[in-house]
Order: sequence, then structure tokens, then C-alpha cells
Amino acid sequence: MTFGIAVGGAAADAVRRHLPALVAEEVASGITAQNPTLWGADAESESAVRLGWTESVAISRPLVPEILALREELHAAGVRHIALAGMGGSSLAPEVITRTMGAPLTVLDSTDPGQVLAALNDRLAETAIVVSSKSGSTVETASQRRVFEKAFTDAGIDPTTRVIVVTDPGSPLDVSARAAGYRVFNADPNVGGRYSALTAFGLVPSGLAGVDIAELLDEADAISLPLAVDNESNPGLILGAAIAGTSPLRDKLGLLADGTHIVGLPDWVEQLIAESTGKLGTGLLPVVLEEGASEIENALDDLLLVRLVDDAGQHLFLDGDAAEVRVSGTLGAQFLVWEYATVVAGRLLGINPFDQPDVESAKIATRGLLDARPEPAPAAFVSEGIEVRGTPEVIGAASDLQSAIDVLVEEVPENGYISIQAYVNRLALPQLTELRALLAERSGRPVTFGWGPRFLHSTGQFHKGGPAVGAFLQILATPAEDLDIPESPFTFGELIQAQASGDASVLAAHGRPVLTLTLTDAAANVSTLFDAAR
Ligand SMILES: O=P(O)(O)OC[C@H]1O[C@H](O)[C@H](O)[C@@H](O)[C@@H]1O
Repeated sequence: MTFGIAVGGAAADAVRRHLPALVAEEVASGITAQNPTLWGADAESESAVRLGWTESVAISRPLVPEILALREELHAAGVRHIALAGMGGSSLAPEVITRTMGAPLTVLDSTDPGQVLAALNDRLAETAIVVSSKSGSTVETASQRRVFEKAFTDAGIDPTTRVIVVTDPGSPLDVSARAAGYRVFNADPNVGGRYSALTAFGLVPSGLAGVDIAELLDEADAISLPLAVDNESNPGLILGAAIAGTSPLRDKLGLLADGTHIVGLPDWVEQLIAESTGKLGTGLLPVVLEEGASEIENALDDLLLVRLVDDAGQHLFLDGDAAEVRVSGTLGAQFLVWEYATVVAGRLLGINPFDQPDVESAKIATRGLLDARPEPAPAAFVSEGIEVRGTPEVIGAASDLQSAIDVLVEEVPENGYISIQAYVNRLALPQLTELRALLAERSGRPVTFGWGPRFLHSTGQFHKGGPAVGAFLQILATPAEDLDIPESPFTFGELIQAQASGDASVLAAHGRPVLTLTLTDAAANVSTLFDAAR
């Protein structure tokens, strides 16, 4: 089945309440016709240049043979491994596409020196790297590109044979890549990063990694018409009404992979929903859950559960009162339906779903720290090898690690959440994700987990621009080794540190409680951290 959806409880009420008006107001055909007035006057100028994704299937078709020909060319030249440097909208879609289709792709969306080194040391002689950035100015991606260029050159490999660039026409990266002689794919500038799954950003790395990208476009094409028509069976309208139309608003969206064949879709949905809706003090917070998560067991009344299932069944309305949404279908269809649903949600919430006004603030703070190089703030105290820092309301009342975490949990308001942000090498410390369940159980509130700096390009917008109800736990690690960024005055280790400090300062300026824990000996400190979080 191309796409299936079923809604229950508060989500069913929301659909019954909002669907007739969405149909009468011709919202679906308006989105498809790229009508920029659907989100109000303030959003109009941006909407006018951000709706190109509604026709991305047609626009992307000619790319398919070009990408497949390049794949052949690279293969003939001995390339057996594709890596991708890109953040947020430039890497989350290829990650889910390749994982779902079983095509190997190394996604590098970190500035942790150990993680960058791991990518550099992984089959360099037979690797080609796709460097993807819509703006062409994202510091993580530029740094990753430079370090790969140097590694290729040092290994006697001509980078122009191994670096492929995806960017908007005329971006700084477009200009420099063309001057350097790289193969460049230009993307449609009228598509924002998080809506770009079915454009060159999704297709180039996935196609080079071996995915049948023509089939992916066929899957999306099969749902295009149902999404464009103004009727009550339109899945984009139903999903949008269900997630944004509950009353009172259930503003936490629990995302659970519950039988779907798609691998990792919640991480892609997370960016789309959080960045599109989390602003002006409102928004929907995606919370990626695992089976048995306490958020599900506790049936929180501000959380709507979205189950990604194998088959959502034939009936739109579920029996029973449980507030939940079930969706099923092909990956190509999921991309397009969620994009429609997100902009429908934006209309219901009264926000512009195409901007990300608060992402920039963290970037500016990071840049300021890298320029000024202040002495690092001393730790408030060190507890069993873990340096503890934080905002005054958290740190003032704490005397050890355990009490610092206690205070952070106490700071979470009744309708609040905790966000764990781990600026570490995720390959070395994958177990940190298990902290999510521990803190959810302990606090009784939703908990999100993000790897830094990756999450800055996803839920980062919501944490600063959404409702002021988050409490933030940053986890950093003193890097065992650092890595220079060619042509840059700072190293990867300094960059990731500045990204964490910069974001903490912006969160603090927004009045949010922040606790920063630095593991001075990661391997040894992790069990201490888990004991304190329990
Ligand atoms: O593709 P780029 O221009 O490098 O941008 C990568 C990411 O950067 C920022 O964080 C934006 O808020 C994201 O929406 C975007 O996906």
C-alpha cells in the first residue's frame, strides 16, 4: 500500500474538527499550486520561494540517469565506498533512504574529532565523498570537506575525482567547487533544506550508494494526486490535522517505529517537524521513542503517539480512546505526506513553516567563541572525573553529580521536557542513548536525545524558539585526540566545544536551565553518569 493512516482518541477528534475546513479552504490544492498566502502575510515572501518541493518528483526525474552514470564512472575508477558530509536537511534523508534500502553510506554529520578521524580512516583509497550544503556556508560541512580534500591529496589522490558537491546555484560552495573543478549537482533553490528529501540532496548520495532512486520517486509519485486534491481522504490533511489540531494541543509527538520496514524515519521527521513548527513560543516537539518507553506506558496527556506501522489498516478511525496516529506506506510516500502534513500543521498553529529564526543565534554564539577564544569557564565542581557546569538555578543548589541531575529534573515544569544533547563521538559511546529511557522514567516527562552538533540542525530550533519548558543536559567529553581543520584557525575539538558552549549560552539567555557534564575520561565516566541518572 502506498500510504495508510488511522487516528484514535484526541487525534480522531482533531481530524473530525479540522478536516472539513481544510477541504473547504482548498488548502491541499493551494499547497500543490504553491500558493504563498496560506500561512499569513508575514510568511508570504518566504513561502513564495519555499514550495518547490511539491513538484520535486517531476523536477528530479532527469537527475536519475546522471546520478547512475556517475555511479558507474566512480565504480570504474575503483570507488567502492560513498561517504556524505552534510548537516540536517542535507544528510537526514539520505541516511534514512540508504538504511531502509540496505545501501551502505557513511554519514558524517559530526565535528567530534574521533568521529571525523574514523570516517577519514575508513577505506580512503576507495572512497568518494558527497559534500552537501544548500547554503554552501555551513561550518561543519566546510570543515569536513577540507579535511577530506587534504587526506585525498596527501594520499596522492586527486580530490576532483573523489569529491562531489550538492548545493544551491550561486552559493559560496557552488562557486568554489566549480572553480576547483569538482562535479557539482545544483539543487532547486525553491526548496528548503528539510523539505529536500526528493531533490538532489536526497538522491545524489543515495543513488551513488546504490539505491534504486527511480523507484523512490515512483513511490512518491503514487501519492502525489491524493495529496493534491481537496477531499476528506487526503492523507496530508488528515495527518496535519491529527498532529496539530488536538485540543488542548498535545504538543509532544512521540514517534515510534512499530513494525515499519523503514529504518530511521523518526530522525528525519524530527527535523522536519521541530524546525518547521518550533517558533514564536509554540510548536510540536518530536520525541523519538523506543518500544516500552515510559512516555507510552504513562499515557501523558500532552503527548500524541505516532506509530510507524507495517499496515495502518482500512479504517481511518481507530476503536478506543487512545490518542494515537498510525501511519504506514512506502518511504517515497512518507516523505511527501509528512511534508504536506507539516505545512498543514504550520497553518493550524499559525506559524511560518519555512523559516528557522533561532538556529542562527547558536551559530553566532559559536563563531563569537571561536573568534574571542575566552578561557574556558571553570567547573563548578568535579564529581568522580566528571566536570560539572550549569546555569545558576541548577548548579547553585547542587553539591555533587547526583544532586545536579536531581535539580535539573526538578526544574522541568509539569508540561515540560528534558533534552539530552551529547557532543561526543557517537561511534565510541553509542550507549549514551540509553540515558533517554532512564531520565524519562525518573522524571515522568518526555525526554529527547540528540547527538551534537547534529541535533542543532534538527530539534535545536524548537529548544530555543518553541515553548519555554525544556531542561537541558549537555554531555561533552575531553577528546582523546584532536584534528586540525585545514585553512582554519581552530581544530575540530575546539569547534565542537564552542558549539556546545555557544548553544548553552543561547539557551541560558532564553532562561532555560542547562547542566553541562564533561567526561574527562569517557570510558571510565560513563557508568558513573548512568548511576547518577538512575
Ligand atoms: O544544507 P545547509 O545549508 O548546509 O544547512 C544544513 C542545516 O543548517 C541549518 O541548521 C538549518 O536550520 C537546517 O534546516 C539545515 O538543514
